[in-house]
Amino acid sequence: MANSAQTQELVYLVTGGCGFLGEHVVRMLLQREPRLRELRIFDLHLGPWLEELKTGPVQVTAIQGDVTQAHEVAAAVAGAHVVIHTAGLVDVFGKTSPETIHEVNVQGTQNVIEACVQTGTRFLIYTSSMEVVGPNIKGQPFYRGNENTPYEAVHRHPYPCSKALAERLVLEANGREVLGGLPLVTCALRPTGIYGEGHQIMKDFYHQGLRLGGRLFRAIPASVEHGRVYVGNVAWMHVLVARELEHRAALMGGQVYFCYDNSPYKSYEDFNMEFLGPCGLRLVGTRPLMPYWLLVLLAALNTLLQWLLRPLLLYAPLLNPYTLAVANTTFTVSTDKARRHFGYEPLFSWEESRTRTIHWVQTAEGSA
Ligand SMILES: NC(=O)C1=CN([C@@H]2O[C@H](COP(=O)(O)OP(=O)(O)OC[C@H]3O[C@@H](n4cnc5c(N)ncnc54)[C@H](O)[C@@H]3O)[C@@H](O)[C@H]2O)C=CC1
Ligand SMILES: CC(C)CCC[C@@H](C)[C@H]1CC[C@H]2[C@@H]3[C@H](O)CC4=CC(=O)CC[C@]4(C)[C@H]3CC[C@]12C
Repeated sequence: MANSAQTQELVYLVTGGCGFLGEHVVRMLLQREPRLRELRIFDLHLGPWLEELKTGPVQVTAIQGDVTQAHEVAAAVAGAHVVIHTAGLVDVFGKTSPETIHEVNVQGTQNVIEACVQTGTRFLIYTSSMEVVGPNIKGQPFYRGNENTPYEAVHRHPYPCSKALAERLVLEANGREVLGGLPLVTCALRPTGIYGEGHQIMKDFYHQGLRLGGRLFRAIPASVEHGRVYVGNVAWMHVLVARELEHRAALMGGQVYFCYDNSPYKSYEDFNMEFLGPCGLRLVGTRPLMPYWLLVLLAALNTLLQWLLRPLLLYAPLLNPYTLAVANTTFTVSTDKARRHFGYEPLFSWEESRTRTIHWVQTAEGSA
């Protein structure tokens, strides 16, 4: 990629660069990739915060575009050395149709791959998800698993199905010849549930707690463990992979890596309380206040209501059979593959990740 570590000669493209993760990747690249000459940010919706980035030494190019439009993607990719493809539809609440989720997540990814091949871009990093593995439809636990842990990865929900298909496309594209004759080098990163500044669901729980008089009610047993990862560390892993992919192409090409850090394993709700507690909320109950069968019933009822109300309004509550199953299934990763392959260490300690997230919840308080 670069002849000298000090020259600014690289062009990067971040798709979905205005999303929750994408913004952190963009900011991290500007802070920690000294060889960057131009940073292209491609997103369906461009954020106003991009303006402040345009005054720095790196040329920041904002491109409003749609990954489902092959020509728009090809135009954005042309001339880029590295593509970080984070754009995607993260919908587990039934807000969008399964067809749209497939179009954006699978066809969009295919468009990114073809654009790399046609224009000669050699390095592609794909933001996949733990959901590619599980939890599966049987709700089997994945306990301290790594990239090689056997697990029956069977899905029905459109989101994990689309991420699994897209990940496979990216991995299969590794080694394809790009314009100019050199091979494409790809890899996929699989974050677990991401938290940190900009995490919309965390904000939703916070506002729900405020509405309930500073309380949240435990729904899931504390014994169900989730592995979560701080957004700054996910962004850092993307930046490191992008940096190392050329020099370690034989080792890293076609590989998947879970995104992990030192955040503690806890239930989804107990983990959220690490941030919402210091913001004044309380989680009521040491055990779930409702029996599980009732939650299952409510989740099914929500699905029915969503379907009935669809012609009139969009009803998309947090609780549905899929989110309940994910929330109620242990899924924790324990791996050092990223450390072994490209020297990844979390950039932010758990204490720092926690402090930053608490600060964000407190300051974002007014913006529901
Ligand atoms: N949030 C999480 O806990 C996790 C997210 N991921 C993956 O990380 C990636 C980023 O997710 P988040 O930042 O959480 O989501 P997000 O919704 O905040 O960001 C996605 C971005 O993609 C853009 N986008 C959507 N459709 C597009 C299209 N057709 N063309 C161009 N841009 C489009 C959106 O405008 C948005 O800015 C996704 O691929 C997601 O599957 C993986 C694991 C966990
Ligand atoms: C009221 C319910 C009982 C609790 C609802 C919590 C759920 C909304 C969330 C519990 C687990 C979350 C998912 C998990 O963190 C893994 C994910 C990975 C992704 O790639 C996308 C997001 C998500 C599916 C995430 C979505 C919200 C939960 C289901």
